[in-house]
Amino acid sequence: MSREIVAAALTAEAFAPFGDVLEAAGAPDRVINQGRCGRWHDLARLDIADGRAGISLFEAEARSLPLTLEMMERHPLGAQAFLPMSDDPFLVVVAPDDGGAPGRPRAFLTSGAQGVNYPAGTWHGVLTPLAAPGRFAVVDRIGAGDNLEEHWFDVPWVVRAP
Ligand SMILES: NC(=O)N[C@@H](O)C(=O)O
Ligand code: NI
Repeated sequence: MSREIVAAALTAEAFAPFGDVLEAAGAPDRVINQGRCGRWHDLARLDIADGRAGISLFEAEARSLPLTLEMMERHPLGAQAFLPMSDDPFLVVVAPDDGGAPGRPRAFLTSGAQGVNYPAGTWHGVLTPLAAPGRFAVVDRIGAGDNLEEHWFDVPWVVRAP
């Protein structure tokens, strides 16, 4: 079996089995602030166990494709959402759970105007910008306990551009 994955354009439909896509798509759900602001409402559910949701800022090193994917991780106690602070596309890699390990990964390229939310327990690659400065607002669980499970592949995957 090939250990190569070809990235696809991120869409809410394709990503639905894994999590939520956050984007201001179509007409806003609500118009607020005296008609001067559109609100795309409640786009993602933040399931947080035994703790609270917090907002942090990440600045991650930019990577390039093809990318060697050696590890995936998941957070059993809470969701994790990544909201870009630039309009650069970034790489999103997710996988189904296969008996406690990631199954075949799926790779997506964001449009530059999309964020993602991984529900608790979703296997994902770590934050992977494709352009500097790689700055993101990250909403995830703040709390005690071990909320990080890593899986290192015996044989890495290679993620390629479409
Ligand atoms: N470790 C951390 O805060 N970030 C990772 O969870 C990640 O998904 O990038
Ligand atoms: Ni994570």
